[in-house]
Amino acid sequence: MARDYGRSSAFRPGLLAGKAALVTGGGTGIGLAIARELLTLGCDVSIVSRSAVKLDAALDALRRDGACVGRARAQPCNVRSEADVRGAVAGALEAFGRLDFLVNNGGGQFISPAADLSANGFRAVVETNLLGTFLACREAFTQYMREHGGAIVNITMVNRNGFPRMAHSGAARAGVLNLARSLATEWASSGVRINCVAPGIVYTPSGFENYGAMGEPFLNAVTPAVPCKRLGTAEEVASAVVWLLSEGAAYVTGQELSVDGGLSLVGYPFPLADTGEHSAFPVYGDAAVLPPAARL
Ligand SMILES: CCCCCCCCCCC/C=C/C(=O)SCCNC(=O)CCNC(=O)[C@H](O)C(C)(C)COP(=O)(O)OP(=O)(O)OC[C@H]1O[C@@H](n2cnc3c(N)ncnc32)[C@H](O)[C@@H]1OP(=O)(O)O
Ligand SMILES: NC(=O)C1=CN([C@@H]2O[C@H](COP(=O)(O)OP(=O)(O)OC[C@H]3O[C@@H](n4cnc5c(N)ncnc54)[C@H](OP(=O)(O)O)[C@@H]3O)[C@@H](O)[C@H]2O)C=CC1
Repeated sequence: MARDYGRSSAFRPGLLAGKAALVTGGGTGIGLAIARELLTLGCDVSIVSRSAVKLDAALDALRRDGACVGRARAQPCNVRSEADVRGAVAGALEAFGRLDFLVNNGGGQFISPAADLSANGFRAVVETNLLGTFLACREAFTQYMREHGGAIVNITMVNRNGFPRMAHSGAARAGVLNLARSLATEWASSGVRINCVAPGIVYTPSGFENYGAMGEPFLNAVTPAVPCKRLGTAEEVASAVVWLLSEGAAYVTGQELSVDGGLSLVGYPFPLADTGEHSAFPVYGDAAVLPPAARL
Protein backbone atom coordinates (compact mmCIF):
# COMPACT_ATOMS: atom_id res chain seq x y z
CA MET A 1 0.00 0.00 0.00
CA ALA A 2 1.39 3.40 -0.95
CA ARG A 3 1.90 6.07 1.66
CA ASP A 4 -0.79 8.70 1.58
CA TYR A 5 1.17 11.69 2.80
CA GLY A 6 3.65 12.05 0.01
CA ARG A 7 6.99 11.84 1.81
CA SER A 8 9.28 9.23 3.27
CA SER A 9 10.80 10.73 6.38
CA ALA A 10 12.26 13.96 7.70
CA PHE A 11 15.31 11.97 8.81
CA ARG A 12 18.25 10.64 6.84
CA PRO A 13 17.82 7.21 5.21
CA GLY A 14 19.33 4.38 7.21
CA LEU A 15 19.39 6.39 10.46
CA LEU A 16 18.15 3.41 12.47
CA ALA A 17 19.53 0.53 10.38
CA GLY A 18 20.48 -2.48 12.48
CA LYS A 19 18.27 -1.42 15.39
CA ALA A 20 15.10 -3.08 16.66
CA ALA A 21 11.99 -1.60 18.27
CA LEU A 22 8.80 -2.66 20.00
CA VAL A 23 5.75 -0.42 19.51
CA THR A 24 2.63 -1.06 21.60
CA GLY A 25 -0.62 -0.12 19.91
CA GLY A 26 1.37 -0.27 16.69
CA GLY A 27 -1.50 -1.52 14.52
CA THR A 28 -3.44 1.74 14.22
CA GLY A 29 -3.22 5.52 14.28
CA ILE A 30 -0.21 7.10 15.94
CA GLY A 31 1.41 3.74 16.74
CA LEU A 32 1.19 2.65 13.12
CA ALA A 33 2.74 5.94 11.98
CA ILE A 34 5.57 5.42 14.46
CA ALA A 35 6.13 1.86 13.24
CA ARG A 36 6.14 3.04 9.63
CA GLU A 37 8.64 5.81 10.34
CA LEU A 38 10.97 3.43 12.18
CA LEU A 39 10.76 0.86 9.38
CA THR A 40 11.47 3.56 6.79
CA LEU A 41 14.67 4.41 8.64
CA GLY A 42 15.82 0.79 8.57
CA CYS A 43 14.75 -0.31 12.05
CA ASP A 44 13.19 -3.76 12.59
CA VAL A 45 9.85 -3.35 14.34
CA SER A 46 7.53 -5.53 16.42
CA ILE A 47 4.01 -4.16 16.73
CA VAL A 48 1.74 -5.43 19.50
CA SER A 49 -1.85 -4.81 20.62
CA ARG A 50 -4.93 -6.77 21.67
CA SER A 51 -6.54 -7.27 18.28
CA ALA A 52 -4.94 -9.78 15.91
CA VAL A 53 -7.23 -8.47 13.17
CA LYS A 54 -5.89 -4.91 13.47
CA LEU A 55 -2.31 -6.21 13.67
CA ASP A 56 -2.68 -8.37 10.57
CA ALA A 57 -4.09 -5.46 8.55
CA ALA A 58 -1.27 -3.21 9.71
CA LEU A 59 1.42 -5.77 8.98
CA ASP A 60 0.04 -6.29 5.52
CA ALA A 61 0.06 -2.54 4.84
CA LEU A 62 3.59 -2.10 6.20
CA ARG A 63 4.98 -5.00 4.19
CA ARG A 64 3.42 -3.61 1.01
CA ASP A 65 4.78 -0.13 1.69
CA GLY A 66 7.82 0.27 -0.53
CA ALA A 67 9.33 2.87 1.80
CA CYS A 68 9.57 0.40 4.69
CA VAL A 69 13.09 -1.00 4.76
CA GLY A 70 13.22 -2.80 8.11
CA ARG A 71 11.54 -6.07 8.97
CA ALA A 72 8.08 -5.97 10.57
CA ARG A 73 6.34 -8.52 12.75
CA ALA A 74 3.30 -8.55 15.01
CA GLN A 75 2.22 -10.29 18.21
CA PRO A 76 -1.06 -10.00 20.09
CA CYS A 77 -0.58 -8.54 23.57
CA ASN A 78 -2.81 -6.90 26.15
CA VAL A 79 -0.52 -4.53 28.02
CA ARG A 80 -2.68 -5.01 31.12
CA SER A 81 -1.45 -8.61 31.28
CA GLU A 82 1.97 -9.19 32.83
CA ALA A 83 2.33 -12.52 31.02
CA ASP A 84 1.42 -10.97 27.67
CA VAL A 85 3.93 -8.16 28.07
CA ARG A 86 6.68 -10.53 29.16
CA GLY A 87 5.91 -12.65 26.08
CA ALA A 88 5.83 -9.64 23.76
CA VAL A 89 9.30 -8.52 24.81
CA ALA A 90 10.63 -12.09 24.62
CA GLY A 91 9.05 -12.51 21.17
CA ALA A 92 10.62 -9.30 19.89
CA LEU A 93 14.02 -10.39 21.17
CA GLU A 94 13.68 -13.85 19.72
CA ALA A 95 12.77 -12.44 16.31
CA PHE A 96 15.39 -9.71 16.00
CA GLY A 97 18.02 -10.58 18.61
CA ARG A 98 18.01 -7.10 20.16
CA LEU A 99 15.66 -4.41 21.51
CA ASP A 100 17.06 -0.91 21.20
CA PHE A 101 13.78 0.99 21.39
CA LEU A 102 10.47 0.68 23.19
CA VAL A 103 7.50 2.92 22.38
CA ASN A 104 4.62 2.74 24.87
CA ASN A 105 1.82 4.06 22.69
CA GLY A 106 -0.98 1.53 23.27
CA GLY A 107 -3.66 3.06 25.46
CA GLY A 108 -6.77 5.11 25.63
CA GLN A 109 -9.78 5.93 27.72
CA PHE A 110 -13.44 6.83 27.53
CA ILE A 111 -15.28 10.04 28.31
CA SER A 112 -17.09 10.22 31.62
CA PRO A 113 -17.76 12.72 34.38
CA ALA A 114 -15.55 11.68 37.29
CA ALA A 115 -18.59 11.24 39.55
CA ASP A 116 -19.93 8.51 37.26
CA LEU A 117 -16.70 6.51 37.01
CA SER A 118 -16.88 3.04 38.50
CA ALA A 119 -13.85 1.66 40.31
CA ASN A 120 -13.50 -0.85 37.51
CA GLY A 121 -13.65 1.81 34.80
CA PHE A 122 -11.01 3.89 36.56
CA ARG A 123 -8.90 0.78 37.10
CA ALA A 124 -9.18 -0.28 33.45
CA VAL A 125 -7.81 3.04 32.24
CA VAL A 126 -5.03 3.20 34.84
CA GLU A 127 -4.05 -0.39 34.13
CA THR A 128 -4.00 0.21 30.39
CA ASN A 129 -2.00 3.41 30.41
CA LEU A 130 0.13 3.32 33.57
CA LEU A 131 0.52 -0.31 34.59
CA GLY A 132 0.92 -1.34 30.94
CA THR A 133 3.67 1.21 30.44
CA PHE A 134 5.43 0.12 33.61
CA LEU A 135 5.29 -3.56 32.67
CA ALA A 136 6.69 -2.94 29.20
CA CYS A 137 9.49 -0.72 30.56
CA ARG A 138 10.40 -3.27 33.22
CA GLU A 139 10.44 -6.18 30.80
CA ALA A 140 12.44 -4.29 28.17
CA PHE A 141 14.93 -3.32 30.85
CA THR A 142 15.31 -6.67 32.60
CA GLN A 143 15.28 -8.78 29.42
CA TYR A 144 17.64 -6.57 27.38
CA MET A 145 18.29 -2.89 28.08
CA ARG A 146 19.94 -3.32 31.49
CA GLU A 147 22.88 -4.97 29.72
CA HIS A 148 22.76 -3.19 26.35
CA GLY A 149 21.20 0.23 26.87
CA GLY A 150 18.31 1.61 24.88
CA ALA A 151 15.75 4.36 24.52
CA ILE A 152 12.10 4.43 25.56
CA VAL A 153 9.34 6.87 24.60
CA ASN A 154 5.93 6.90 26.28
CA ILE A 155 2.94 8.55 24.65
CA THR A 156 1.12 10.70 27.22
CA MET A 157 -1.30 13.61 26.71
CA VAL A 158 -1.59 17.36 27.26
CA ASN A 159 -2.81 17.26 30.87
CA ARG A 160 -0.90 19.85 32.88
CA ASN A 161 -4.22 21.43 33.90
CA GLY A 162 -5.92 18.11 34.41
CA PHE A 163 -8.26 16.46 31.91
CA PRO A 164 -11.87 16.99 33.05
CA ARG A 165 -14.14 14.17 31.82
CA MET A 166 -11.09 12.03 31.30
CA ALA A 167 -9.82 12.31 34.89
CA HIS A 168 -8.79 8.66 34.93
CA SER A 169 -6.58 9.09 31.87
CA GLY A 170 -5.19 12.46 32.99
CA ALA A 171 -4.13 10.88 36.27
CA ALA A 172 -2.69 7.80 34.59
CA ARG A 173 -0.65 9.83 32.09
CA ALA A 174 0.66 12.10 34.84
CA GLY A 175 1.79 8.88 36.50
CA VAL A 176 3.52 7.82 33.30
CA LEU A 177 5.53 11.05 33.20
CA ASN A 178 6.54 10.71 36.83
CA LEU A 179 7.46 7.07 36.22
CA ALA A 180 9.64 8.17 33.30
CA ARG A 181 11.43 10.68 35.54
CA SER A 182 12.16 7.97 38.12
CA LEU A 183 13.37 5.45 35.57
CA ALA A 184 15.49 8.03 33.75
CA THR A 185 17.64 8.33 36.86
CA GLU A 186 17.48 4.70 37.98
CA TRP A 187 18.44 3.36 34.57
CA ALA A 188 20.88 6.00 33.36
CA SER A 189 23.84 3.89 34.43
CA SER A 190 22.69 1.21 31.98
CA GLY A 191 22.64 3.74 29.14
CA VAL A 192 18.86 3.82 29.02
CA ARG A 193 17.04 7.07 28.22
CA ILE A 194 13.31 7.46 28.75
CA ASN A 195 11.12 10.34 27.62
CA CYS A 196 7.48 11.14 26.88
CA VAL A 197 5.70 12.68 23.92
CA ALA A 198 2.38 14.41 24.69
CA PRO A 199 0.20 14.74 21.60
CA GLY A 200 -2.36 17.53 21.56
CA ILE A 201 -5.43 16.71 19.49
CA VAL A 202 -4.24 14.47 16.70
CA TYR A 203 -6.76 13.25 14.18
CA THR A 204 -6.62 9.48 13.80
CA PRO A 205 -9.74 7.78 12.39
CA SER A 206 -9.10 4.75 14.62
CA GLY A 207 -8.83 6.88 17.75
CA PHE A 208 -11.80 9.13 17.12
CA GLU A 209 -14.16 6.33 16.17
CA ASN A 210 -14.02 5.42 19.88
CA TYR A 211 -16.01 8.57 20.63
CA GLY A 212 -18.86 7.90 18.22
CA ALA A 213 -21.25 10.76 17.57
CA MET A 214 -19.43 13.04 20.05
CA GLY A 215 -16.33 13.10 17.91
CA GLU A 216 -17.26 15.47 15.09
CA PRO A 217 -18.79 18.25 17.24
CA PHE A 218 -15.73 18.01 19.45
CA LEU A 219 -13.41 18.43 16.50
CA ASN A 220 -15.36 21.46 15.30
CA ALA A 221 -15.21 23.03 18.75
CA VAL A 222 -11.61 22.24 19.52
CA THR A 223 -9.88 23.29 16.32
CA PRO A 224 -10.29 27.06 16.94
CA ALA A 225 -8.84 26.56 20.44
CA VAL A 226 -5.51 25.34 19.08
CA PRO A 227 -3.06 28.24 18.57
CA CYS A 228 -2.01 26.95 15.16
CA LYS A 229 -5.70 26.43 14.22
CA ARG A 230 -5.47 22.87 13.06
CA LEU A 231 -5.25 19.40 14.51
CA GLY A 232 -2.04 17.40 14.43
CA THR A 233 -1.13 14.43 12.29
CA ALA A 234 0.07 11.04 13.43
CA GLU A 235 3.24 11.62 11.39
CA GLU A 236 4.05 14.74 13.41
CA VAL A 237 3.95 12.68 16.60
CA ALA A 238 6.00 9.90 14.98
CA SER A 239 8.67 12.37 13.95
CA ALA A 240 9.11 13.59 17.53
CA VAL A 241 9.26 10.02 18.80
CA VAL A 242 11.97 9.10 16.30
CA TRP A 243 14.06 12.12 17.27
CA LEU A 244 13.84 11.17 20.95
CA LEU A 245 14.85 7.59 20.15
CA SER A 246 17.73 8.69 17.94
CA GLU A 247 21.31 9.38 18.96
CA GLY A 248 20.58 13.05 18.27
CA ALA A 249 18.69 13.10 21.58
CA ALA A 250 21.52 11.42 23.52
CA TYR A 251 21.49 14.11 26.24
CA VAL A 252 17.70 14.13 26.69
CA THR A 253 16.13 11.96 29.38
CA GLY A 254 13.22 12.19 31.80
CA GLN A 255 11.48 14.86 29.71
CA GLU A 256 8.08 15.35 28.09
CA LEU A 257 7.80 16.92 24.64
CA SER A 258 4.39 18.33 23.69
CA VAL A 259 3.46 17.94 20.02
CA ASP A 260 0.31 19.99 20.19
CA GLY A 261 0.33 23.06 17.95
CA GLY A 262 0.60 25.17 21.10
CA LEU A 263 -2.49 23.76 22.83
CA SER A 264 -0.68 23.32 26.15
CA LEU A 265 0.04 27.06 26.18
CA VAL A 266 -3.61 28.02 26.26
CA GLY A 267 -5.13 25.45 28.54
CA TYR A 268 -7.78 22.85 28.26
CA PRO A 269 -9.35 21.84 24.92
CA PHE A 270 -12.90 20.97 25.94
CA PRO A 271 -15.48 23.75 25.75
CA LEU A 272 -16.53 24.31 29.36
CA ALA A 273 -19.78 26.20 28.68
CA ASP A 274 -21.83 23.03 29.10
CA THR A 275 -20.61 22.12 32.57
CA GLY A 276 -23.75 23.35 34.26
CA GLU A 277 -24.97 26.21 36.40
CA HIS A 278 -22.36 27.45 38.90
CA SER A 279 -24.19 29.47 41.56
CA ALA A 280 -23.03 26.92 44.17
CA PHE A 281 -19.41 27.98 43.71
CA PRO A 282 -18.33 29.90 46.82
CA VAL A 283 -17.63 33.61 46.87
CA TYR A 284 -15.87 35.82 49.45
CA GLY A 285 -16.42 39.57 49.51
CA ASP A 286 -19.06 41.62 47.78
CA ALA A 287 -20.33 39.54 44.89
CA ALA A 288 -22.89 42.20 44.13
CA VAL A 289 -20.20 44.38 42.51
CA LEU A 290 -19.62 41.77 39.84
CA PRO A 291 -21.48 42.77 36.67
CA PRO A 292 -23.81 40.03 35.36
CA ALA A 293 -21.42 39.17 32.53
CA ALA A 294 -18.66 38.52 35.07
CA ARG A 295 -20.62 35.78 36.79
CA LEU A 296 -22.51 33.30 34.58
C1 LIG B 1 -17.27 16.02 24.73
C2 LIG B 1 -17.09 15.31 23.40
C3 LIG B 1 -15.76 14.66 23.24
C4 LIG B 1 -15.60 13.95 21.93
C5 LIG B 1 -14.27 13.24 21.74
C6 LIG B 1 -13.19 13.90 22.45
C7 LIG B 1 -11.90 13.15 22.43
C8 LIG B 1 -10.80 14.01 22.88
C9 LIG B 1 -9.62 13.24 23.26
C10 LIG B 1 -8.43 13.93 22.96
C11 LIG B 1 -7.23 13.28 23.53
C12 LIG B 1 -7.18 11.80 23.46
C13 LIG B 1 -7.35 11.10 22.33
C14 LIG B 1 -7.17 9.64 22.34
O1 LIG B 1 -6.73 9.04 23.28
S1 LIG B 1 -7.63 8.84 20.94
C15 LIG B 1 -7.39 7.11 21.33
C16 LIG B 1 -8.64 6.52 21.74
N1 LIG B 1 -8.52 5.08 21.73
C17 LIG B 1 -8.91 4.40 22.75
O2 LIG B 1 -9.32 4.93 23.76
C18 LIG B 1 -8.85 2.91 22.59
C19 LIG B 1 -8.56 2.17 23.85
N2 LIG B 1 -9.58 2.33 24.89
C20 LIG B 1 -10.14 1.26 25.49
O3 LIG B 1 -9.84 0.14 25.13
C21 LIG B 1 -11.10 1.50 26.63
O4 LIG B 1 -11.46 2.85 26.73
C22 LIG B 1 -10.53 1.02 27.99
C23 LIG B 1 -9.19 1.69 28.28
C24 LIG B 1 -11.50 1.34 29.12
C25 LIG B 1 -10.35 -0.46 28.02
O5 LIG B 1 -11.53 -1.06 27.62
P1 LIG B 1 -11.90 -2.56 28.06
O6 LIG B 1 -12.72 -3.13 26.96
O7 LIG B 1 -10.72 -3.34 28.43
O8 LIG B 1 -12.73 -2.31 29.32
P2 LIG B 1 -13.73 -3.26 29.99
O9 LIG B 1 -14.76 -3.71 29.02
O10 LIG B 1 -12.97 -4.32 30.71
O11 LIG B 1 -14.44 -2.31 31.01
C26 LIG B 1 -13.77 -1.95 32.20
C27 LIG B 1 -14.64 -0.92 32.89
O12 LIG B 1 -14.61 0.30 32.14
C28 LIG B 1 -15.94 0.70 31.84
N3 LIG B 1 -16.02 1.32 30.54
C29 LIG B 1 -15.40 0.92 29.42
N4 LIG B 1 -15.75 1.69 28.40
C30 LIG B 1 -16.61 2.61 28.88
C31 LIG B 1 -17.33 3.70 28.31
N5 LIG B 1 -17.21 4.01 27.01
N6 LIG B 1 -18.12 4.44 29.12
C32 LIG B 1 -18.24 4.16 30.43
N7 LIG B 1 -17.59 3.12 31.04
C33 LIG B 1 -16.79 2.37 30.26
C34 LIG B 1 -16.73 -0.59 31.84
O13 LIG B 1 -18.10 -0.35 32.05
C35 LIG B 1 -16.09 -1.35 33.00
O14 LIG B 1 -16.55 -0.88 34.22
P3 LIG B 1 -17.71 -1.66 35.04
O15 LIG B 1 -17.21 -3.07 35.24
O16 LIG B 1 -17.87 -0.91 36.30
O17 LIG B 1 -18.93 -1.61 34.18
N1 LIG C 1 -5.22 11.02 18.97
C1 LIG C 1 -5.06 11.92 19.94
O1 LIG C 1 -5.50 13.08 19.82
C2 LIG C 1 -4.32 11.56 21.17
C3 LIG C 1 -3.92 10.27 21.44
N2 LIG C 1 -3.25 9.99 22.59
C4 LIG C 1 -2.81 8.63 22.86
O2 LIG C 1 -2.00 8.17 21.80
C5 LIG C 1 -2.11 6.75 21.70
C6 LIG C 1 -2.53 6.37 20.31
O3 LIG C 1 -3.79 6.94 20.03
P1 LIG C 1 -4.46 6.93 18.57
O4 LIG C 1 -3.53 6.35 17.59
O5 LIG C 1 -5.03 8.26 18.33
O6 LIG C 1 -5.71 5.97 18.81
P2 LIG C 1 -5.93 4.41 18.51
O7 LIG C 1 -7.22 4.05 19.16
O8 LIG C 1 -5.75 4.15 17.07
O9 LIG C 1 -4.72 3.74 19.27
C7 LIG C 1 -4.79 3.06 20.47
C8 LIG C 1 -3.99 1.79 20.28
O10 LIG C 1 -3.77 1.20 21.54
C9 LIG C 1 -4.03 -0.18 21.44
N3 LIG C 1 -4.45 -0.63 22.76
C10 LIG C 1 -5.49 -0.17 23.50
N4 LIG C 1 -5.58 -0.85 24.64
C11 LIG C 1 -4.57 -1.75 24.62
C12 LIG C 1 -4.15 -2.75 25.52
N5 LIG C 1 -4.80 -2.98 26.67
N6 LIG C 1 -3.07 -3.52 25.19
C13 LIG C 1 -2.42 -3.30 24.03
N7 LIG C 1 -2.77 -2.36 23.14
C14 LIG C 1 -3.83 -1.60 23.44
C15 LIG C 1 -5.12 -0.31 20.38
O11 LIG C 1 -5.08 -1.55 19.70
P3 LIG C 1 -6.03 -2.79 20.12
O12 LIG C 1 -7.43 -2.29 20.13
O13 LIG C 1 -5.74 -3.81 19.07
O14 LIG C 1 -5.57 -3.24 21.48
C16 LIG C 1 -4.72 0.79 19.41
O15 LIG C 1 -3.83 0.29 18.44
C17 LIG C 1 -3.12 6.34 22.77
O16 LIG C 1 -2.45 6.01 23.96
C18 LIG C 1 -3.92 7.61 22.93
O17 LIG C 1 -4.65 7.65 24.13
C19 LIG C 1 -2.91 10.96 23.50
C20 LIG C 1 -3.27 12.24 23.28
C21 LIG C 1 -4.04 12.65 22.12
